[in-house]
Amino acid sequence: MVADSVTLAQALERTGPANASAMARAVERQSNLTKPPGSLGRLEEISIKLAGIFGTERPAIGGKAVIIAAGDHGVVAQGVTGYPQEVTAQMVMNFLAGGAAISVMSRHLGIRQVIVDAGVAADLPEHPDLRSLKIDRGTSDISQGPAMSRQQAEQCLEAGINLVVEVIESGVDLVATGDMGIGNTTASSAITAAVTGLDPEQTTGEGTGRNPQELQHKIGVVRTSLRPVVVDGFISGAAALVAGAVCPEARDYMIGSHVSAELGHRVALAELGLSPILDMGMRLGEGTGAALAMPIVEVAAATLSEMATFAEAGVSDRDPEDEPAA
Ligand SMILES: Cc1cc2ncn([C@H]3O[C@H](COP(=O)(O)O)[C@@H](O)[C@H]3O)c2cc1C
Ligand SMILES: O=C(O)c1cccnc1
Repeated sequence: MVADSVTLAQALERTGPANASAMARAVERQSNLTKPPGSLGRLEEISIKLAGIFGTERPAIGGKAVIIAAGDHGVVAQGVTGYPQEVTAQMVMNFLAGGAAISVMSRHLGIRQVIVDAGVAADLPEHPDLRSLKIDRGTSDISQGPAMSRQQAEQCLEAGINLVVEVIESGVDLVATGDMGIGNTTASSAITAAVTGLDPEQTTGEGTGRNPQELQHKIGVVRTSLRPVVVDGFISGAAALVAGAVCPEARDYMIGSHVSAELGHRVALAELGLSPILDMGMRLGEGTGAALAMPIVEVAAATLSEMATFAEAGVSDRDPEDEPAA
């Protein structure tokens, strides 16, 4: 670990709630901008959240990045997914070559791709866009025992936090979380059930599986997995649940980009109190929903920061005397 990296305990201690006075100033500023109140709909709500995150009523979003964590899961031995494990490493190569869905979106939307080896079970080449968390090559099978030790889990969180800090310090204001890992939806279903207390029936969807029998089998594997204490997987919604459970203030800094067609995602968003921006019927992962929502988030900040007020533009505001009776 490098000298100025943060420990998990330090990161938890330093994470405070969003800035309430900046949010109050943003509400006030919104009411003076040249538009009828509320006419920018959810852009206004998002802009106020951003004011709280950035600590100013004029937030500006410059650099954007998607961090795609790739890793493998021992539980794929149970036949819970439609594709072979080697697809994880092959897709990492596809990200690096620019051919994956997230690569195309990132290119068109001005988003930097950062790919992270968070435990891929294969050799990966050196590449400037590929970082390694230097952890084990894949987890153990959660349906047979703990997927990883507590120490390994903490090490992953700490390495992940330090990587995000490094990306932000390189000039990035908005980070999309992405994932790649065959078996990810099984681990995420188990985490979502564990954190929310819901039955696996309500948190387990098809993933890349193809038929109802496969889904029933997968629900059974998730149910079995919940017996040992399990920490596994980084697929975004479930990872956010873990972050929210470890550090409740972290929720203030999350924006729900889209609702996936995958069953457990709605449950995870509800638990986090996040209302998704988009509902596009997507169920891919890789950070694709987050990348697609980024321009909307950027525009929310820009309208709050850059629109003229009624006074600045010389546009007549409505007469406060004309307010309708409550
Ligand atoms: C070619 C391919 C590209 C992908 N990109 C994202 N995923 C998505 O599917 C995987 C999770 O589904 P399951 O839990 O059913 O294995 C993850 O890698 C996720 O990112 C992909 C899956 C495949 C096959
Ligand atoms: O919504 C997701 O993130 C998702 C859904 C299915 C497979 N992989 C990811």
